[in-house]
Amino acid sequence: MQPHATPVYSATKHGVRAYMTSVCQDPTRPDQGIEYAMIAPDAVDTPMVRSLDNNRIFYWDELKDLVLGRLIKPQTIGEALLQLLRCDVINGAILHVDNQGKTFRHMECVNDGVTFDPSKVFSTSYVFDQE
Ligand SMILES: NC(=O)c1ccc[n+]([C@@H]2O[C@H](COP(=O)([O-])OP(=O)(O)OC[C@H]3O[C@@H](n4cnc5c(N)ncnc54)[C@H](O)[C@@H]3O)[C@@H](O)[C@H]2O)c1
Ligand SMILES: CC/C=C\C[C@H](O)/C=C/C=C\C=C\C=C\[C@@H](O)[C@@H](O)C/C=C\CCC(=O)O
Repeated sequence: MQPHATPVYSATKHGVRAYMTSVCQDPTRPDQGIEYAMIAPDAVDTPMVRSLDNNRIFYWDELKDLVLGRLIKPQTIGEALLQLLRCDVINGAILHVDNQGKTFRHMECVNDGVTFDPSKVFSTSYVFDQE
């Protein structure tokens, strides 16, 4: 098994994802006019990330150059959120905000496809340029 830097933290994030994918399939949801979605960013330049050290995550000495070298600006997350909210249908969507080399994003659909139209979401694809 590969070593993992953040096993408990990652487990909590998967819990958030599981919660969203569960509530987004509530059969009474369409009548309530509510949609559920989430943003899953790569490392963002925030106080939490800036305060990481070997006591907070495993293998920080090995990871820090990689992580700190590709931090996403917080305002990019704001832009991503606005893009998400502009989509016609977002229920069940997970918006990835990535910054490996070039910042980009994609969405994945996690629900049963009944209320989610990926063609509409992908038509809003947007390339972020942080430079
Ligand atoms: N920074 C990243 O790289 C990153 C990536 C993916 C997901 N996230 C997630 O995004 C969230 C925010 O992360 P961050 O990096 O901005 O963290 P952060 O620690 O830099 O900021 C968190 C903020 O939340 C506030 N806060 C804490 N408890 C609160 C409460 N009970 N009520 C109101 N405000 C409260 C803190 O005062 C702080 O300002 C976290 O759930 C984190 O796991 C962060
Ligand atoms: C490898 C790091 C890369 C990217 C950042 C990413 O989101 C992962 C962070 C991983 C671990 C963070 C650990 C933080 C630990 C703490 O000391 C603590 O201050 C965090 C406490 C609560 C977090 C609650 C929350 O996520 O909402």
